[in-house]
Amino acid sequence: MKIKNICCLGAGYVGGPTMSVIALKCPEIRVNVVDLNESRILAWNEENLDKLPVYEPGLAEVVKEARGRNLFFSTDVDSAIEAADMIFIAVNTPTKNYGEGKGMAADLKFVELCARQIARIAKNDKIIVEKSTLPVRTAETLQTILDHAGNGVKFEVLSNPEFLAEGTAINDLLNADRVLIGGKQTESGQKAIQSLVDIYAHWLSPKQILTTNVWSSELSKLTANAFLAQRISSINALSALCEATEADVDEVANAIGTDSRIGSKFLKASVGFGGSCFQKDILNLVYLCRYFNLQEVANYWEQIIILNDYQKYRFAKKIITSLFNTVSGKKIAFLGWAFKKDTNDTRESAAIYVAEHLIEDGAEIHVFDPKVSEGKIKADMRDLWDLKGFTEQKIESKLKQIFVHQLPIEALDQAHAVAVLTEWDEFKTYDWNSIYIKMYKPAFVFDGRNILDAAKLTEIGFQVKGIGKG
Ligand SMILES: NC(=O)C1=CN([C@@H]2O[C@H](COP(=O)(O)OP(=O)(O)OC[C@H]3O[C@@H](n4cnc5c(N)ncnc54)[C@H](O)[C@@H]3O)[C@@H](O)[C@H]2O)C=CC1
Ligand SMILES: O=C(O)[C@H]1O[C@H](OP(=O)(O)OP(=O)(O)OC[C@H]2O[C@@H](n3ccc(=O)[nH]c3=O)[C@H](O)[C@@H]2O)[C@H](O)[C@@H](O)[C@@H]1O
Repeated sequence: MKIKNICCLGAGYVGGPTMSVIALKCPEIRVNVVDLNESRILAWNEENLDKLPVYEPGLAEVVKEARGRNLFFSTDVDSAIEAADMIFIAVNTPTKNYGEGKGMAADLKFVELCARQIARIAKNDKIIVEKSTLPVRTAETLQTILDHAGNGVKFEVLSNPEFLAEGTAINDLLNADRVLIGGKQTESGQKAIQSLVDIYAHWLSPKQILTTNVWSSELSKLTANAFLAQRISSINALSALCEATEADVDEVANAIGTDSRIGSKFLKASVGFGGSCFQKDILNLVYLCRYFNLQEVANYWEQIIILNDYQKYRFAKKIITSLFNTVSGKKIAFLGWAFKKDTNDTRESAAIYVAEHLIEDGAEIHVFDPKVSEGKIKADMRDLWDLKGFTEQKIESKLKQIFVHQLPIEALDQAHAVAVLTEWDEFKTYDWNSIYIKMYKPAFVFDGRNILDAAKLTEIGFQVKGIGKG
């Protein structure tokens, strides 16, 4: 079947960039990206491309070319569903924060709502594509809802998980290592797979397009994230040992990474991984293993999260102990709040948890991030304390310990310590001599990303503590 009209439910970090690239590369296909969130859609339609709701290098250029030509953003979900031959579901699948599976299982209520809406609206056969990250066998649930709640039309469900990383999304989409498409082994299933293969074949080679059965595809997404996060927790675990033994974690990573069986990527020790997916997807995997009574397997994967929490805590604790066992009333400058560089996304950022520990010990946190707004930073802290059940009064009083600055120097002026939480390139270019003069002495730098030149900073007079540096 030749696809002429695509609809994507969910205009977030995945729906927006993936559909923009599909529209760019397939000018003959009309792509409607829809969302219930009106302000998000307004932002996608912003004349000023600096105001798009997602910051991604290269995204504005893609949107500029395709928007209004064959790429459209709207809140009219029903019309977009009705007109589409193929519907991508790219809605959020957060960790459940209530009831059965609370804190572990994926909350599929948004996905289920999409399926019910599609079933209600669809008047002709459609291909439904799971783009969101989902527990293995969700396609079965979707098929059941679609078949039972629908108008007698035929739905073919495919799994097409997304592997892009934020900050490099456009490049990852244009030059994907692979796209993965899972479908039924029936004749209609294979035809549906082929329709989706044809779309990606506009810019990817056949070798880059893998096809599997639905369950392998669904599980491969959780597995890929678990393996990636596992590498980070492994190197972070060793960073603690490096600090105790004067080994240097970057040298160890380099030494093992040159073994082609291990490989060099994803071995950068850090203050801990963040982002909306690693933690939620691993918790989801752990929950699934427990559901299938695979306790040892569940415990194995869960350790990645335990170690990541430990790493964030360890970093905060090092700041407190280095500053003579208290940060009460002290100004700690945070360089970076985003969970990684080149994104404005702060979901599960290590900065949030490090700030929490330090605020608990009485610190004043002064944040500068080139892309994250004051409102977002305060909302992140509010959400965390809200989840912990803090009263409004307590939250308001704790928020008074956090300050957000427009200029880095404002955050750094008269600080007792600097903590690097995000690896933004610009931090490396700062005039650290002038910063040193403006700070309290001894002036501490806690480099949670090992991006600064520690030897140079030490020469200036800073007390420098990196991750995994003895
Ligand atoms: N953020 C990332 O880099 C990646 C995310 N993923 C997965 O993709 C999925 C989406 O993630 P994000 O884009 O980051 O989430 P997001 O939260 O940025 O976007 C999801 C959007 O879906 C909208 N939505 C919810 N229910 C809807 C409905 N019934 N109809 C229309 N719109 C609806 C929400 O308003 C929201 O704007 C998740 O399952 C995530 O695990 C996969 C790979 C990368
Ligand atoms: O499912 C998802 O959402 C996506 O999750 C990750 O992408 P993302 O979270 O955007 O970014 P990563 O580059 O993976 O970084 C995640 C976190 O790990 C940290 N990290 C990464 C690499 C490393 O070596 N060390 C390290 O601490 C980053 O700073 C960041 O906090 C995966 O890399 C994507 O393939 C996947 O599609």
